[in-house]
Amino acid sequence: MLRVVTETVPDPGPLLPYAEPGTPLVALRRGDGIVGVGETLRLEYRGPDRIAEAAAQWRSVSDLAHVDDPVRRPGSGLVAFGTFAFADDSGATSTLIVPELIIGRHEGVSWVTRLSVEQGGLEPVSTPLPRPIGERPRATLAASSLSRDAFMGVVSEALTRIRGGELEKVVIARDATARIPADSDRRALVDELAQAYPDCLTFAVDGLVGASPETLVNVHAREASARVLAGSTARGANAADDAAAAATLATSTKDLDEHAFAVQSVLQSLRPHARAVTASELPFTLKLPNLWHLATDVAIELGEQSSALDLVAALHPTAAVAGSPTADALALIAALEPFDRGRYAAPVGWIDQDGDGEWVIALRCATVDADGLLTAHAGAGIVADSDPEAELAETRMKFRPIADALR
Ligand SMILES: C=C(O[C@@H]1C=C(C(=O)O)C=C[C@H]1O)C(=O)O
Repeated sequence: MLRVVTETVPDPGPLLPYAEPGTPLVALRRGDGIVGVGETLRLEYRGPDRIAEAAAQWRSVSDLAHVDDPVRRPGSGLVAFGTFAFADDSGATSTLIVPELIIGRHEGVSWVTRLSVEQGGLEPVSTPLPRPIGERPRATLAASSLSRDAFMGVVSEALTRIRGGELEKVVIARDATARIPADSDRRALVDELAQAYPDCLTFAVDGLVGASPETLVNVHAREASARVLAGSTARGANAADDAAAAATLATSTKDLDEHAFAVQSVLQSLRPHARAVTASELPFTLKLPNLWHLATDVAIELGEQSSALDLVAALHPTAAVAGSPTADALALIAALEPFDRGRYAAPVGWIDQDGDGEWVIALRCATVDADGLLTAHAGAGIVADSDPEAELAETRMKFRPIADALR
C-alpha cells in the first residue's frame, strides 16, 4: 500500500534543479508543474492492451493508497509519471513511475509530496536541495534510417496508396540520432526546451525528453480538454510574411482536410467517455517558435468513471500521428517506416489518485539512453495533395526543438 503526504512549502524557485541529473522526471509548463525524485513504484506494460492495463492497475493502486493531500492542486497528492509505446508490437516498454518525492507549483501555491510503500508511519525523506544544472551537451542531430531520398520515396509510395483509395491520410516519420556524453546532465536539455517552448508541456519521463504542443487530454475535476494539431507551415521571415503564412495555412484545403481527419478521430474516440464533447467549427492558427499549426480545442464533460488514462487509451493513436482510417494507417506505417517509433508520437504525462492528469503526445522529443545515444523522430501527415519536398521540409522544422537544444 502506498502512503502519500502532501504539504505546502514556501516557493522553491525554479523546479528543474530539484530533478535528478541522470533520470529527471518532469512535467512543466511556463515554470509551473511537477518534478519527481527517486522511484517508489515502477509498473511496466507491453502489447496491445498496454494503456488499458495501466488504467486498470492505476485504479487499484489509487484505491488502496492512503493519501493526505490538503493542497488539492493539479499534480499534488499521489501521482505517477507515465510514458507509452506508440505501436502494439513495439520493443519499447511502457511505464508508470511513482517517485519518492514530488516538488510542485501551481499558480503561486507550492508543495512537496512524499510517497512511500512503508508500512505504518511515513519515514521522513529529507527534501532535496536544488543542484545547479550542468553544462548543455552539444551534438549534431543526423538523419538515421531514412536518408532524404529514402524519405521522399516512402512519401511517394504513401501518396500512391492514398490516391489509389486505400486510405485517406498517413503520418510518415523520420528518425535522427546524436551522441551526448553518457554522464551529461539530462536536465540541461529539458531546461533548453522549457525556455524555448514555454507554452508547450516540457517533459522528461524514463529517458524520453521533449516539449510538446499537442495536449492529448487534460483532466481536472471531471472536466477535460484536448488540443488537436494537424496542418503545419513554416514561420515567415518577417512580420508580413509570417502573417501571410498563417493566412495561407488557415485557408489551405489540403491542411484543413488533414486537420478535419484529426478532429473527427478525437471526437469519435471521446464520445463513449463523455456526457458532452464540444469543438469549435473552424480551427485557429497556433503560433510556435518554429512553426504554425492548425489547432482545435475540444472541451469534454466526463462520464462518472473515466480517468485520464481511460481517455488516453481511447484516443491513442489519433489521426494527427497515425492517419485515417487508423488500422490502415498503422499497417502502412509498419510497412513503410524502417524503424520502431518507440515512445515517439505516443502518450506521455501524469495521472493522480482521482484519475485527473495531463497527457500530451510525445512530439518534438528524443529518447536518451544510459550510454548517451539520443534518438529523435519527426513526422508529417500525408494526404492526397501532399508534396514530398514540402513534407520533408516540415519534418526538418519539427526536428528543430531537439536539434537547437543540442546546438
Ligand atoms: C507528427 C508530428 O506532428 C503532428 C503532425 C502535424 C502535421 O502533419 O501537420 C502537426 C502536428 C502534430 O499533430 C511530429 O511533430 O513529429
